[in-house]
Amino acid sequence: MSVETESNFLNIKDVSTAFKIDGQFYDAISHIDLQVQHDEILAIVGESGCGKSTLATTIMGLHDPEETKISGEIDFEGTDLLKLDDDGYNKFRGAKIGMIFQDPLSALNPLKRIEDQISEVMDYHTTLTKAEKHARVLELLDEVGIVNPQRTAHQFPHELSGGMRQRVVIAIAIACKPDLIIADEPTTALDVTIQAQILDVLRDIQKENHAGIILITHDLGVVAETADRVAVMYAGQIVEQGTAEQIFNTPEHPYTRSLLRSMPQRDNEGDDLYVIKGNVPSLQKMPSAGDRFAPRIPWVPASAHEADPVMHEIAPGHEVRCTCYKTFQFPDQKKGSVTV
Ligand SMILES: Nc1ncnc2c1ncn2[C@@H]1O[C@H](COP(=O)(O)OP(=O)(O)OP(=O)(O)O)[C@@H](O)[C@H]1O
Repeated sequence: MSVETESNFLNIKDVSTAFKIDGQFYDAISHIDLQVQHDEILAIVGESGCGKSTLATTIMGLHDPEETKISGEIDFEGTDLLKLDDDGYNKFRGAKIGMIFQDPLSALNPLKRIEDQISEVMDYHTTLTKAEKHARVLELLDEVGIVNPQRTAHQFPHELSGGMRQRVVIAIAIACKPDLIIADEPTTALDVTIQAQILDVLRDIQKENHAGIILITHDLGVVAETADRVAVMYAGQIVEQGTAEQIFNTPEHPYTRSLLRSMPQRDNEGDDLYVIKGNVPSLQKMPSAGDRFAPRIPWVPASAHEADPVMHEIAPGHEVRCTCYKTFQFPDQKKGSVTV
């Protein structure tokens, strides 16, 4: 069902990741199919616990094999990442794949100057001389919008603001010009003005380096501002994906529509926001069949849901899991688009 073209440099095929809990393995993500192209920002959205970070750490090879079972294929520029051992993965991480985490403070070493931390990744992946690395550090700090690169290069993380620290983390992630950048909630810890600046930096980097970016967030405002394509995750599955325009203008899956309705917007300012009843199921309580979102829209009759929902392509590049979208309505509202 998924669109595969030559420009996809990352092809995630039928990937599931299960964690060991009390001696048994439970899927945190199930049968994920996803593609990323150069020059695009793909946002992955969903509530907390839907499996977004598990997908990111699965791509990055950050799971303990004793505690985790991973199946499927992650084809990155012709290499199946899931077949690599630690040494193999280390050649990709930092060089071809950069990662930006939510909390810049824990991503940085408090005892090392910023210059040394950025140089470190080049020590491992490049043969640049000391002088070349120094020049590159200043260039990178400038690229991520640090006003005085010379000064910042000599500082320690605690001397920087949260926004500056996140810029440094981005500089480290892009030091070796990776083709893929995975940014997991990169702006969540920052205030709104700084958030916008960091998103600008990410967009500039994507354009300049022709990178593909996977942006993980629960914030639909960030998605609307930044993403080219969006994959909506619920309970470990992708339930809808499409261009940002498709997802925001013609959302189909009840979960996507519920998320959009629960988001503050210009035309619902002051109104009580829609609340999605219930919770994302825990891994042990994940329904083994049917539409996993069904318990949270109890007014929809069981007959509207598919027994084993698969992705349906409803327009070029726009896919929805389960045909329940065809008849879905909120109890108090007719189906319609949402303006952001
Ligand atoms: N190491 C682990 N062992 C057991 N369960 C885990 C582990 N890591 C995550 N989980 C569970 O897997 C599910 C998905 O978690 P994940 O962190 O990937 O979701 P998320 O969408 O990224 O949420 P958040 O935004 O809160 O990080 C959750 O139910 C979580 O409790």
